[in-house]
Amino acid sequence: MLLKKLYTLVFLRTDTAILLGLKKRGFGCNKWNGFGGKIEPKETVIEAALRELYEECCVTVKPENLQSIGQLEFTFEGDPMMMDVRVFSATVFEGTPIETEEMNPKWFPYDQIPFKDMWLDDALWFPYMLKGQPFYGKFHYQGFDKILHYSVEELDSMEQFYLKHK
Ligand SMILES: CNc1ncnc2c1ncn2[C@@H]1O[C@H](COP(=O)(O)OP(=O)(O)OP(=O)(O)O)[C@@H](O)[C@H]1O
Repeated sequence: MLLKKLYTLVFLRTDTAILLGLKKRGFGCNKWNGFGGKIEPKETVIEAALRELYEECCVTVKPENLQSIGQLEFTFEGDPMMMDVRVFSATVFEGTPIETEEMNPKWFPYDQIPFKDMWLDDALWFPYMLKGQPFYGKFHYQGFDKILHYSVEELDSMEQFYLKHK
């Protein structure tokens, strides 16, 4: 049986750049990524996404300014746990990103995204996110540096997707 754990992943964007954070500890340490983490009991996905964003770079976003843009599923050879990652983006936010115990934030112009220092899967689904195209990606890893197989599907809308995948 496949067990599943929910995670959030939030990207702040401007017209010219995307905010990434260099993870300083734990899973994905030393990789650039969006801001997010595990959803705590009794929290909604949106609450978790906003809490993690604030904890990791001290920026606040109003729930209505968080756009659901993708769904990612990660499995790892030999591990029964599936990571179910809800991806969001926001262009309206308050505060200036600052370094925290978990993340060191930095704005990257869209043509300078540091894919070689990110999860391998990122390069495969970022293009959808960057053009605002809702997507559903599945990736099966062997270890953390090799993708054995994957798929990325374009969706009409995240709302419709979640209605069908309750
Ligand atoms: C395998 N390919 C992947 N590609 C892109 N992003 C990935 C990812 N795998 C995990 N992620 C993201 O990495 C964060 C981990 O969060 P993680 O540190 O485990 O959670 P949390 O902050 O709750 O941890 P603490 O227990 O407080 O340290 C979380 O945003 C999650 O969506």
